[in-house]
Amino acid sequence: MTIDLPTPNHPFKIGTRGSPLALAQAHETRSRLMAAFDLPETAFEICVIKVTGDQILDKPLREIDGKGLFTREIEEALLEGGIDIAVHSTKDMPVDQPDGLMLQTFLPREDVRDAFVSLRYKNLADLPDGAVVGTSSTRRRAQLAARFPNLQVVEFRGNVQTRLKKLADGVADATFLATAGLRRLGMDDVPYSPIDPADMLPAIAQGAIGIEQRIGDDRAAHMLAAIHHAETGHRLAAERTFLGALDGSCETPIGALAEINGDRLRLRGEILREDGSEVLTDDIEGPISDGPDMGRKMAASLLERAGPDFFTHA
Ligand SMILES: NCc1[nH]cc(CCC(=O)O)c1CC(=O)O
Repeated sequence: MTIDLPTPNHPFKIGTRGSPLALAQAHETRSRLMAAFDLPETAFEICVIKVTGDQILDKPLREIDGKGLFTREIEEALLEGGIDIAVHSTKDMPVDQPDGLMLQTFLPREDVRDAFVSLRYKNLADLPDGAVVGTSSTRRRAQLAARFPNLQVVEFRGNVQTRLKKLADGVADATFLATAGLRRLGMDDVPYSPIDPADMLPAIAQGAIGIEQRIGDDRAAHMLAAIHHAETGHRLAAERTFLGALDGSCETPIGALAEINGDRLRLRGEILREDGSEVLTDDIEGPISDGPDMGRKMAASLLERAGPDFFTHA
């Protein structure tokens, strides 16, 4: 079977949201495809697609009917053939894709850690009792309540600039972002320090760019196979199977991190009550190819320890 590579007259269309981080991730994807197939930039078109989630900035996302808020319009364009692939932060993606689509290509993972961002303090441990930290993530909120109960948590949304402005205005003493986002945006002037995963276990798939494609599109499959990063794929397979088996979304207080050392995979996972009153953690190791199995087993064992109603609001 011969595959016709894209040309400037028939460019390969890369779909993305329009946020600065999303655009940086689409550009990284394009660069890797250009290098892998020795193609010019003009053989690609970056297609920015407006999504509902980007238009609602004044409410915590969990208060909006959240399903597909950042992906629906992009997946529709992909299914209709308006774009050839869609580039995402895998962290924001459900474990299962709509009929006709799949998400199985991952680029080399960036720093997985959460970042502590503050104009006054160097890291979490430096914050005085009663200090105010801002976050909109239920995971970060629960982890802070569990491990740093001396802090006060307030709701905080918005992009990096908005959050820094809020810090400068004294709305909070510190906030949290994914280190990967700061690095991909080249935000070297933002005062941040990465947090040890032992203090704040990252979100599933944090720091990993994922690329979605139509099932049966041979050209997209051929092109994406050339840029897939196998190690990242194994790590995400373990983490995302864990998430799927917990039936969790990005709005449930769940953290997990798979790491590979030689031929071994270590999987850490935790589930929390929303108010941080209970944290259940697990830490296991096995052969790399057992990752999904380890994810499933870990989820089952944590759910058994949790009992019913663990995730329901207090
Ligand atoms: N939920 C928003 C989101 N989705 C992906 C990233 C950062 C990049 C990544 O983790 O891949 C962020 C922002 C953040 O958590 O600070």
